[in-house]
Amino acid sequence: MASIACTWVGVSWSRTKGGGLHCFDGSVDFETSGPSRTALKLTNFSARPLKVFNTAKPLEGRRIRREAVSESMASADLAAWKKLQSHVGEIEKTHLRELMKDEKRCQSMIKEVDGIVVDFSRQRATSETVKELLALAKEAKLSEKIEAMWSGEHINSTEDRAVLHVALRAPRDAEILCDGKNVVPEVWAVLDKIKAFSEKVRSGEWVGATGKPLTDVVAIGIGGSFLGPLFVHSALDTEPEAGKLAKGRSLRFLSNVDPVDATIALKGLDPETTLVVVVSKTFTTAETMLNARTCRTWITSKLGSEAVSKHMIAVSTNLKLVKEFGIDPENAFAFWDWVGGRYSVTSAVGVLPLALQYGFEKVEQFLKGTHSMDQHFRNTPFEENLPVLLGLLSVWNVTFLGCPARAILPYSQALQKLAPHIQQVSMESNGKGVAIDGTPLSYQAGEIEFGEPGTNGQHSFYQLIHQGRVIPCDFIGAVKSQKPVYMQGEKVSNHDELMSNFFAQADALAYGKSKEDLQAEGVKESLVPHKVFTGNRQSLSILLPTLDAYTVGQLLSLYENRIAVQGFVWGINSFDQWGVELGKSLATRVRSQLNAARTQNSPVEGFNYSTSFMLKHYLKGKTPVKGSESGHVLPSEMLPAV
Ligand SMILES: O=P(O)(O)OC[C@H]1O[C@H](O)[C@H](O)[C@@H](O)[C@@H]1O
Repeated sequence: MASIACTWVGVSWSRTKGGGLHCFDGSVDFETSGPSRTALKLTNFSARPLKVFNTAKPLEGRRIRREAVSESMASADLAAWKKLQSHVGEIEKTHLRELMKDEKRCQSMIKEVDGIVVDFSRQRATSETVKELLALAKEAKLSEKIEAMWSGEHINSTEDRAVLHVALRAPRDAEILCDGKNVVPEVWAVLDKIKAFSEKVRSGEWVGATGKPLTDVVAIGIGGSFLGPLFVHSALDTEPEAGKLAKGRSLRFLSNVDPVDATIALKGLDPETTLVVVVSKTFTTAETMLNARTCRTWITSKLGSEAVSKHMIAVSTNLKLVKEFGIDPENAFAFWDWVGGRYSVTSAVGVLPLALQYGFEKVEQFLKGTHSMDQHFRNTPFEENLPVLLGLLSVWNVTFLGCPARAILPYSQALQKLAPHIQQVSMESNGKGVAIDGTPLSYQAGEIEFGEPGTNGQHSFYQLIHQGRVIPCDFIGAVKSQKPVYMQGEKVSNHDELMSNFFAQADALAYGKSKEDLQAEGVKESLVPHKVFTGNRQSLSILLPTLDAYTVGQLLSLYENRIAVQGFVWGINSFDQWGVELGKSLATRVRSQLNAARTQNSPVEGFNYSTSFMLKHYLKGKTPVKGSESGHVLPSEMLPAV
């Protein structure tokens, strides 16, 4: 008998006379030992989908945790895990040069899904490895966990929340249940509102306080309320069709609480033609709220407080705080607690600023791309399932082959913000030290994500990747450039030049260069060790047909779902982020100290020696606290021209 915490699965049930619960479709049959709504004890529970009909008193959408999911064994105890551990020895005996000779193997490791080609033949894996990884997926109950996510169960157990960002991009007629309610209609109600609002702004129907159209948008937000939208904006900014749609408009982001960032974001803008979007899931994030107040001051100092309703709008799950801030609730765009911050770019968080810049239809293509990959993820057998295969291979690299990092290397300048975005998605999701039941992990989960577009990275950190540490690389390229350039007399087009590196780097890492090769080339003996490339360094290549809104969506979903797969197999909760809290609460103490020291000359106290020393040193430097006549201190660049 297992103790069951709470997950809404959207079923009806009835209490049997004996005080337990009974379901009636014949496929599942369970009873509870108590009538409590929040702590039920279930027996004889099957993992099959629940379809429970109530004959007595309907209790729509009450909470039940799927025992089959919550009771999964610690991953390291699984037989497949142990088999993979012993399989490492086999792989270590084999150089990638050898593996790459087996064309049948390579062929089986190249997959095409909806126009995207993924080649993982340069992973340090044989078909046996893949088979064992798939066995691990089965034993780790990966498909049950994926299904639990899609069925709106509260798989984010430490926050008692469902994880349903996939519902944000589902078509209008889809049905995705959360706590017994289909959430798709509310998703589309917000999307429709965004469409209508963005069209009004773009057409000039919605004007600012002085009657001018709002051509510039500043989106304030941080973390998940910033990185995803910035990534998609950077990817579309140079796309020809999106470029035309954005003509005459600008979209900027303000994230850092450093006033320098606000200065940069507002530089050259006029409040009369600027719309500020405050994006915050909680509407309490200190950085975002201070930046929002700064921008409000920037607007009201020129246009008066009445202007806020025309020039400031919000995206949040906390509509009460939005109203208290002074933003008209009519101009607030909601999302829900079942959308994690780092998974929120397909909610109003990303859709609103992007629709203002590119028009709603363009953003809809992006949503369609994510949905296409989501569907592939949910419905495709694991042997052919890209997020599953890539997720499993990452687990293999991190946990079994001991590679702590992954490099994300897009051979596309338009994907310059992919790595920073995935860095948050992955490191905040999987950077955990305990399993979902709270027990410490006996293995490493999570990975260090970093990256830069090629070819820039080649002239920076690739040295370490080629001859230093082993870092599995994701190479990402596109068949067609957003900006084709070919100049007469040049050997290849500029895009071909770029992509020559994309193809070459993967083989350079896999094959390396041996001592014998160097000797045959006549390299001076003393230099040979320095010039040897060991090779045997794994990578995978993702080739997109082109880089547009749809493929950017596919790529995003590929990474999001791959990262979820990793977390599911590691047996962790990929959807909470308690690790960011401690620093925040300590900053609150420091903030109070700084305020007391600046305003009442209070001495620094209550900190350790080192922090006290540094604080005192910092406080010696004078920062203005007295405002101007208006009571505000804004650097001159941030003062709007009057
Ligand atoms: O959207 P907000 O509530 O302002 O949160 C912004 C960000 O801050 C937090 O510290 C979390 O670590 C992020 O996951 C989140 O995206």
